[in-house]
Amino acid sequence: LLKILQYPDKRLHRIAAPVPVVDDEIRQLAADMAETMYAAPGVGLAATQVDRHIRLIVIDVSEAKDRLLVLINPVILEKDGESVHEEGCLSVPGIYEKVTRAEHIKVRATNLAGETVEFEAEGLLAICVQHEMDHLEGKVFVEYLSRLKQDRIRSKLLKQQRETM
Ligand SMILES: O=C(O)C[C@@H](Cc1ccccc1)[C@H](O)SCc1ccccc1
Ligand SMILES: [Zn+2]
Repeated sequence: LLKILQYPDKRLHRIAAPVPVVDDEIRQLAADMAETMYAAPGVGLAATQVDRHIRLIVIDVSEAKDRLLVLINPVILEKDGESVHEEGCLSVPGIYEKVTRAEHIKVRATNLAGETVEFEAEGLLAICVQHEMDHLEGKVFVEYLSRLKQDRIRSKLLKQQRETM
């Protein structure tokens, strides 16, 4: 399993670079990220969170955990509507806060076979894609909260991290 960076680690704020070619190394990283995501458990994981700063995310919002999506160099083509959803993050354990995001999105990405795929999403899948793509831009969902809340979250997690040293 890969180690997931914990907020407020500055490496979470690095901007991920495009993936130039889908090769065996990318396929291995995607497999390792999927295993790490399922074990967490989570419904999404961005390469940034495992300290690999490339534009690769894995997502599985299915009940049966049998619908793995691997998105390489994802781009949101269209956004519409607004929806508020309580979010968590594997890099910010124990924190759940409401975040407003687009309700419906259209996404283009490259898959592990190197093919370009386009799909539309809403509900949890749309939220997850937006949450993961923020990670690739070095953005963590707590940054949508007030300065006061961010400071409280930061000190709470730093205290927890000191205690587990
Ligand atoms: O990027 C991550 O850290 C994984 C996130 C993805 C996510 C956040 C908010 C809303 C949807 C997806 C989560 O920690 S995965 C944990 C989880 C599990 C079920 C429902 C929501 C979040
Ligand atoms: Zn996250």
